[in-house]
Amino acid sequence: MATVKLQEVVKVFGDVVAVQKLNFTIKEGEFFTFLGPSGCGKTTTLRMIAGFYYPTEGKVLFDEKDMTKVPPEQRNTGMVFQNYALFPHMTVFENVAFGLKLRKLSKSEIKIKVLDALAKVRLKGYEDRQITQLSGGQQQRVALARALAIEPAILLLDEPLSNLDARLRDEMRMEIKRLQKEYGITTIYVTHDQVEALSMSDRIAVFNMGVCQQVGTPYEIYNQPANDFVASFIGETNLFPVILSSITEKSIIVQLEDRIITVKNEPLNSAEGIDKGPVSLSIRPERIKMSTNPIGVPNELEGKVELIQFIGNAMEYEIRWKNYLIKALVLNDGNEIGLKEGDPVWVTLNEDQLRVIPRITEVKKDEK
Ligand SMILES: Nc1ncnc2c1ncn2[C@@H]1O[C@H](COP(=O)(O)OP(=O)(O)OP(=O)(O)O)[C@@H](O)[C@H]1O
Repeated sequence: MATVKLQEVVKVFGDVVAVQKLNFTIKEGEFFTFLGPSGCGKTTTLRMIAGFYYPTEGKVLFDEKDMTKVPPEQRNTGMVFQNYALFPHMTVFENVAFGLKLRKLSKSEIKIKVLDALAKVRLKGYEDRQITQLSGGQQQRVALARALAIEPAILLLDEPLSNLDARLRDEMRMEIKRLQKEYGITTIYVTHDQVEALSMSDRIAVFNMGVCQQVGTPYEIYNQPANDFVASFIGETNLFPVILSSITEKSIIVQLEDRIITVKNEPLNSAEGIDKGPVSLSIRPERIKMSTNPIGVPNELEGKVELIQFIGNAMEYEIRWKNYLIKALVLNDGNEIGLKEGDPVWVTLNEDQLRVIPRITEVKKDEK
């Protein structure tokens, strides 16, 4: 087990800045995820930790030891690739034994470690199979066993589930989590799938265009997103570009179109730096309150139901208010609100459910 620290890490390829000034520490035994859209620098960062790339600037430290320019085979990391990178002409046993042979272990030691790793990923009895005789999920398990067999201090996983179908993905998600707990191994996981990131991670680093936007627990990232990119990339949210009017001890006052909206000012509800640039209001669909009649509370908007979708455990509503389509999610508890498409509806943006956050992305066309 080890800690991994990135200090002011920059990676440039020609004139592409793949990552900029990364600074974070991954704790011992932690399940840490790099999450972000395609091309944001997740894989580049993982590869710098594995040693396949060296940073252009900055340092990579394992347990405070400088590993910045140490070659991959001297790092004690195990890596699982998106395409598994198994050797197709070798058996399962030979694949898992590969790293152990390189480390010049004796035959009997290799056998013990390979069989142990295969048992851990529930592939006991598959030793003599050819890789081509395995399903996608089984191949993924072999890749995991191969990475784990060398008993690495750090396990690196690059989108390991993206080639599997939805059911297998769920199953392997649990499997990886189980193994990680069992080994207590520091694990870094790369994905663009927010559900994977939220459900598996102790902490998540959210990347966008080579910049780490936020590091936090899944709960923090979802409930206290640092800016509009994070809010919209993780889960669904309603974003309204607004003008900041004032900040008092108790409230943040913003202007949304011709309305003045009050947001409760509390540490968990307001992000830093909102007085420096453009801001947006963010509210999650499940936090929106709706009523068939005006209630006369603050932050109430009169809209019209444009679309209703039943998704089993909940109803999804799209409500038109000026140029905005507000999304609301109401859990199916057996009590119907009694709204139909085309009905007028009163939407409350409850002041303690709203967040004012820096706006770093461009405003979409159907918003203002
Ligand atoms: N070897 C390379 N040479 C030149 N540019 C590269 C190289 N590797 C990555 N890049 C560029 O660096 C940026 C970050 O790429 P990276 O692969 O790290 O993103 P990613 O977030 O892992 O994306 P994906 O999920 O699609 O793998 C991209 O603009 C990419 O085109």
